[in-house]
Amino acid sequence: MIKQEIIEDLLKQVIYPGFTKSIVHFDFVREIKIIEKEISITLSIPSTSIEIETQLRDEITTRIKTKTDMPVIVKILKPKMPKETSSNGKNVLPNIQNFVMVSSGKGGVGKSTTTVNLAIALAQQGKRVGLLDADIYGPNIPRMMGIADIQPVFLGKTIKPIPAHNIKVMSIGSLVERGASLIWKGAMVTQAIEQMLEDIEWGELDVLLFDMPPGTGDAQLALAQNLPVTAGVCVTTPQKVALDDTIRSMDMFKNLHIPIAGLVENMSGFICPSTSEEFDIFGKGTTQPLADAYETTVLGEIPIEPAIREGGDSGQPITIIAPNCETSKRYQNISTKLWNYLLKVNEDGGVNNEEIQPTIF
Ligand SMILES: Nc1ncnc2c1ncn2[C@@H]1O[C@H](COP(=O)(O)OP(=O)(O)OP(=O)(O)O)[C@@H](O)[C@H]1O
Repeated sequence: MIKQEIIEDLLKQVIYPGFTKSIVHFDFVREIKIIEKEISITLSIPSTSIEIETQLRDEITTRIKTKTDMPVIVKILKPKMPKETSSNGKNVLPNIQNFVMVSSGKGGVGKSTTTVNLAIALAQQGKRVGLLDADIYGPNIPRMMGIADIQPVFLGKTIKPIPAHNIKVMSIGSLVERGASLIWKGAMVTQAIEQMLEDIEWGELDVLLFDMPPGTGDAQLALAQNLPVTAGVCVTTPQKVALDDTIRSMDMFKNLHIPIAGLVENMSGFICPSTSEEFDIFGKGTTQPLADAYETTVLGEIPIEPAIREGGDSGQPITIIAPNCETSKRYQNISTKLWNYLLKVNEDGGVNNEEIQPTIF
């Protein structure tokens, strides 16, 4: 008869889908029983996903079959499906009051930098803030928040966000091996986002900000289907070439029924570090017509400033190291407008994501 230790070793090789660690490492194995001519394995997993259940069941059975012909029964205990109501669509994180999706039409416009500084500004205004780096193709929030070397703590089935600058932070970059995210596509992206939403222990928050991958893809759809996103913020630069991408990003918010809080025009002018004089480099104010076209506002203009990049590189964002400088005041101003917008959306009845739920044939 096969030994218990051999089964344990086999289970150590079963990686939890979407992550790099095994089900044993995550402490998901509840019981291993070898009774007469049958092996019974019980797992308790944090996901409600049928795909994950099937994947685990198949992999466990296949691995055990390499060592024995005994029949294998895999029992998988899952959490109850999150409460869904016909009036509010789906919300897998009911303890969080507001969700803000920060997007950009293309990469490199300063989306992550903006998200980090807005999150800090909101926390400085006394809000309980979470920040989720969902940029699976280039997660750089850990570096910007100074937590790149800190490993997340697993509490049995769930993962604790990492505290930084008075914000609860989690990044897909902290959960996957470096480079692994680059090969993620389609269904895997959706699965990774869903898992992140389910597995992280946020507690109660006033607002959770999402730093999304650039563009308009599966991650945005997965997020909007699982949470009633209270507001979208689009980060852009003033160059005319950025316009088409920004339009796509704004259209995406509309298609996903996400209320648009506004646009942030980043790299708008240059503040000279020695004279504090402001220069126009790429053009300024080109974002306003776009805001008008989508009946929204330009929440603010953030200049090109070396201290912003240095802050991002050192893990000490400008809103932390120089909270009273002109740029930090602009971030404060944008976050106040964003917060007021969230209040208004809620006063008007909140967000319903029912219309974008997947259709089951
Ligand atoms: N206003 C600014 N002034 C100076 N540097 C900036 C400014 N905004 C962003 N940067 C710098 O530009 C680079 C790109 O910014 P960031 O990573 O925030 O962009 P992103 O849009 O999130 O990119 P991606 O989506 O490709 O990850 C970073 O080095 C950042 O420090």
